Amino acid sequence: MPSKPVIGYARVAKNFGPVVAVDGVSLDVAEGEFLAIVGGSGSGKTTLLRLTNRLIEVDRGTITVEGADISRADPVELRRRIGYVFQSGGLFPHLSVADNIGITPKLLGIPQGEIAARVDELLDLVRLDRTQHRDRLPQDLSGGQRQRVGVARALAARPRIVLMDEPFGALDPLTRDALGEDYRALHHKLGLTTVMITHDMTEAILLADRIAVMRAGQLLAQGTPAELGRSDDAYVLELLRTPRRQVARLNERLPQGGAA
Ligand SMILES: Nc1ncnc2c1ncn2[C@@H]1O[C@H](COP(=O)(O)OP(=O)(O)OP(=O)(O)O)[C@@H](O)[C@H]1O
Repeated sequence: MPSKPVIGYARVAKNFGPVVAVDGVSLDVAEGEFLAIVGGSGSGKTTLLRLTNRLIEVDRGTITVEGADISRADPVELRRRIGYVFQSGGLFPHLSVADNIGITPKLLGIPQGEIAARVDELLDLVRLDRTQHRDRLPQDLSGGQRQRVGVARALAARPRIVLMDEPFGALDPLTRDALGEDYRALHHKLGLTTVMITHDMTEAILLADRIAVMRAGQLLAQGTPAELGRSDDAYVLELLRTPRRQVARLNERLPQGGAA
């Protein structure tokens, strides 16, 4: 890897009692990279993400963020540098969209007027109409709109790193596709480094520059989609089989170059 990694995992391990959640993971995430972590339920993906911003602490190994060992960082300051998008939005139900997005700037002591302007800028960024949405409660939004607010909130403190835990998983396919594409455009526009968890290899291939595959706490493979295709690991190949099958079936059934 040419430049210093923005996030570096070195032999990272985490147990919960007898459960081995993360088992000796070493992985570098380069500046500006969009990395997807793919793996089945319980493979340790969320644990790895939560270790990164010290929502939980490593048992063994080291994690560096922007070159510094996070065990020596102030967790609150660390979390300001890392935006986090939760699986189901993770919005505060009793707060309006504007207050949800503005919560971190408020905690940072930014004046009210500046926060209001920042909220509007973030609503534009995630393509939600300001006047329509800023005063609504999360319960009055669609799932896709809630996730857009979740992304806006994660970006509120202008982080350079964003971690996303299965952000588009619960959405219908069209919304999911639109949000994924929109987020990828944002990732480029803002020069972010993104780590996204997903169960879905197709989504990972479509959105990410590189993919890391986890199973039973271990990192089985990492690389570009093309590199993964050359893996000799049976599980990795199995994960790639579904998107391959879908492509073949789509090509067979959809008229080439037609309006469909
Ligand atoms: N706080 C906890 N206490 C006890 N066990 C935990 C805790 N958090 C995670 N685990 C266990 O660690 C293992 C890895 O969990 P993790 O949530 O990281 O998996 P995951 O790959 O994100 O799964 P999913 O895709 O279902 O979210 C699982 O066996 C899980 O039950």
